[in-house]
Amino acid sequence: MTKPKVLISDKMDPNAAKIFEERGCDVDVITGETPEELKARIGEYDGLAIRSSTKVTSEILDAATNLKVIGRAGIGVDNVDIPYASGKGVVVMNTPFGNSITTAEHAIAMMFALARQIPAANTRTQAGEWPKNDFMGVEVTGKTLGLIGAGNIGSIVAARALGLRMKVVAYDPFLTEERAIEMGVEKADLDTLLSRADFITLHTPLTDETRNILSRENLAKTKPGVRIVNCARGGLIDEAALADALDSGQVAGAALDVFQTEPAKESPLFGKSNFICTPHLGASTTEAQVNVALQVAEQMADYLVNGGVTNALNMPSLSAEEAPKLKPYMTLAENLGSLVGQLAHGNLTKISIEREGAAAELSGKPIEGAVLAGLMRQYSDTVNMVNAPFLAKERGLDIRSVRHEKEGTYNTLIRVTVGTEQGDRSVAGTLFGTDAPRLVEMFGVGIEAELAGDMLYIVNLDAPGFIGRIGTLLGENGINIGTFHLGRRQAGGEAVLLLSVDAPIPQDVVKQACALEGVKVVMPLAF
Ligand SMILES: NC(=O)C1=CN([C@@H]2O[C@H](COP(=O)(O)OP(=O)(O)OC[C@H]3O[C@@H](n4cnc5c(N)ncnc54)[C@H](O)[C@@H]3O)[C@@H](O)[C@H]2O)C=CC1
Ligand SMILES: O=C(O)CCC(=O)C(=O)O
Repeated sequence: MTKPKVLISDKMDPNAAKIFEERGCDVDVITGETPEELKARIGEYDGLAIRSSTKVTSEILDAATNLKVIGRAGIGVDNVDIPYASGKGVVVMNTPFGNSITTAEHAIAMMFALARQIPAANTRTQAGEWPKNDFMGVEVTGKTLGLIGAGNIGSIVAARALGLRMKVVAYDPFLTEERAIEMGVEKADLDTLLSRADFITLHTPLTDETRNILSRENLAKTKPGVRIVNCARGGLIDEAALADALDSGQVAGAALDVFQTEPAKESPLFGKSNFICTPHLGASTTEAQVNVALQVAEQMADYLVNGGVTNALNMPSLSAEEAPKLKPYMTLAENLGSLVGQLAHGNLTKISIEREGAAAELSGKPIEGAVLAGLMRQYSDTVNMVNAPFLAKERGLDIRSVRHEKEGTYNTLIRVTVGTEQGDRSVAGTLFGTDAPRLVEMFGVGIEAELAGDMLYIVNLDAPGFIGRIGTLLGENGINIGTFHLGRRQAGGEAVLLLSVDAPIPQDVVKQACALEGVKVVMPLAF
């Protein structure tokens, strides 16, 4: 088996490359390339490990013909076009906790730097001025910290602030009263927070709702003399409005680690005496960088080598232990999806995926993804279990997933039912032993078959002589039959025949089979 190939395209702790190699991947570390250079190179790689500098745009993704996974050594993934990556079937992962403490500490450091004007005092002291009378600071003890965003980093900042004897007021639409009590913070709406906070610190992702959350209008609602820290994302604050608020004194000080445009080479904020900044250093500690580098490499290698999925933003998680157990189910699920997709001629409105017995104990999402991948392969060559659910939803398919704990005739079973213009059509399959996928039912008829390679599906009237006739026809046309599977509703009624053949069946042979006496349906299938 060829080794998966990974590109590390941003500066990352060397442990990442080591882990990739130890886990069976080939790895190249090539940082600082232009988008054109990356575009020319990316086609070779199965994995791309990044921090925040590499922008994974739709153009890069179009050129990434082998790419299976993007790993962000960090939290924010706003530098990756996730919907486009999902559409291309590329898993996007991050490391949601590895740099949280470090970033929270940076926010606290920025708050102290603002309160005591440390950067300016340092510069002037080192210039030989000894400006003791120019730097009257403020205490943080007893002050109110307004926390916008109370997730991982926000919670750590809150805990540190409480340790500093500050009061913490938090605005986060997803923060429950119970969690606020557990954190020791007061839950508030945004206007209340703005009017009460002596310090404001932001810890939300950049979304349509949070963009410009500190707009000119909202900055005007702040308590006069507030100090603001942003170590989350540029774009959360209107930078021009903030510069004006610093000039007017409405805002006494601001500390930014992140800017609307990065790298920030110019800004209306630069040069103001009450403004301090760092070049997106929130996550830059040795500890955090080792954490995220190790974690991203482990997660990506696990996916590329074993199929394990951890911390993916566009796919459900799947542990490395569960991945091998699921593997035969994924084959079965994909084949069942492919079977109904080929038989239903594309006019599908809904699909239901049922799991019974042992299959009900497994994660449903990967099985659902595999069924949909098999189904959607009729429409797209590039479909896989990552993008199939998105493509299916785009086509308006109504998807239901059902789990039955009780065992039926089989101790494990997956049933796929699709709604077509002709009514519901259902197929079901099981595993023989622990790893041999088998079809066991087709449109209500019991039939046992392995779904593999080229096959021929025939519905005919159950009558003597038919099997001989079809065998002769295929033989006369030089088509060798590999396996032969029969099922019927009742003697003399409708019978189903599923043959595996050694080569694709030409159209004219299909026509001749259709003309045989008693034949209702003939359809070549491929798995
Ligand atoms: N400066 C740096 O180097 C670093 C920056 N970050 C950034 O910090 C931010 C926060 O990271 P985490 O705490 O790990 O994320 P998280 O996902 O754990 O927390 C984000 C919180 O924001 C809240 N939120 C979402 N929409 C909101 C809204 N409209 N108003 C108020 N709150 C809202 C969410 O409910 C959630 O609790 C992210 O943008 C991340 O990219 C993270 C690490 C390093
Ligand atoms: O990788 C970095 O230095 C930036 C970290 C960051 O912004 C994040 O993890 O969201």
